[in-house]
Amino acid sequence: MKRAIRKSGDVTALGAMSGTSLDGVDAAVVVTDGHRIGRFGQTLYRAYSEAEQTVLRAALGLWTGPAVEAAREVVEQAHLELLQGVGGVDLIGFHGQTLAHAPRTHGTLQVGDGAWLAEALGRPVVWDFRSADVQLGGEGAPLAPFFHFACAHHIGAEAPLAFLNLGGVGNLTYVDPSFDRPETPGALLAFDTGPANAPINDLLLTRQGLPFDEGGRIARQGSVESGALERFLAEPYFARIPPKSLDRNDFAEMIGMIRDLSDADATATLTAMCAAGVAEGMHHCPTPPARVLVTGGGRHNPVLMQMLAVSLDCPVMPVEEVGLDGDMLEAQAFAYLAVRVARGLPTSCPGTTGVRAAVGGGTLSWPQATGVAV
Ligand SMILES: Nc1ncnc2c1ncn2[C@@H]1O[C@H](COP(=O)(O)OP(=O)(O)OP(=O)(O)O)[C@@H](O)[C@H]1O
Ligand SMILES: CC(=O)N[C@H]1[C@@H]2OC[C@@H](O2)[C@@H](O)[C@@H]1O[C@H](C)C(=O)O
Repeated sequence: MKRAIRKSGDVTALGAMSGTSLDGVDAAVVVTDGHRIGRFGQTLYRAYSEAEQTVLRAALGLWTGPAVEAAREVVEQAHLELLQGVGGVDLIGFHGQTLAHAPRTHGTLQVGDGAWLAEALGRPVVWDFRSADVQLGGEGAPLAPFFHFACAHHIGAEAPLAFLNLGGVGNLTYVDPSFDRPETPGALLAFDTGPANAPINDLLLTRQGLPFDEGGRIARQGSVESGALERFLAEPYFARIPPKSLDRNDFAEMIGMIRDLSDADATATLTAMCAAGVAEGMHHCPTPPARVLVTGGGRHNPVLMQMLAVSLDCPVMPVEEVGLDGDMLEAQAFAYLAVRVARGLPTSCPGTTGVRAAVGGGTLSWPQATGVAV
């Protein structure tokens, strides 16, 4: 039984991502040699039930204990359910669910167990993508930037551009496509911009039992409370030189400032905070990017997109405008990164996570029982 990933040529990988907005698991296939994107394949989605989301929320910010174990089980079962019927895949990239992220002190925690998933699916699984980077002094996040670099080449970009992911947390990648390798100094600069959808979701869940502000309907009816916005922007995080990353609930106390506002004003203010965090982040780019390509659920919010268009000095558009899939970009990123890990290529570098030197994060686990040759 052969237990090795082919050293050259294309690999068909499936990436699975359970993001900080806690809505569900995205999965997507990418055919790649670990450098360029060959083609994109099928995509899948499995929503978490309300009960499952409650279990996940209860474990946020925790590192061990029964709540973490319960969350791990939810994540593993959801992935198994989603992926067990999928065929024709050589390798799986399993991000898991981030429960806690404090790279400078405790580390970073993503549950499920990839060795278990490899066994359950009978396929090799790359997982635990962030630990090696943290151990080498990095932030462990964001990790999508190496994939953004490949996307920039895939779409034929010539001028520097930025990818902006608006999930639960926001993250931005500045890419200079004139470089051939993502780890070359100057090719990439990446960082988390601030809270994105998570505070909006949390507010509306508590106040109205809604999962999110669909179409920006509630924000549109409110006004931004400028005092709260100013105090938010005075947070030292925004002036800090990147790379830098955030935990999902890092700004929870700050965001408490909107506690006394109406639902509409609070939602408008949180939406403006997300856009303002991005605008602050743009000042850190080495040169002004020619365009900002937006991915993640936030691009479906026209109020947020309008705020970005007003506050950034360059065109802002969803990644669909260049033929990419903004609902699946992160899942695709972990398919791509899985192949890089399997081939011993780096997945982060000083410009993306602040790690001391370029590093290939991730553990490759093979199923003991079946073993699949690829
Ligand atoms: N139609 C819509 N209108 C407004 N907001 C939306 C819409 N669709 C999605 N969103 C927002 O986007 C969120 C989902 O975004 P996404 O799937 O990119 O997050 P994630 O991958 O979980 O997060 P992260 O990138 O932080 O890991 C939803 O929870 C919601 O807040
Ligand atoms: C620790 C962690 O899971 N961080 C996530 C989170 O969600 C968005 C932002 O914060 C980003 O840093 C990262 O996710 C994406 C997939 C990344 O690593 O690129």
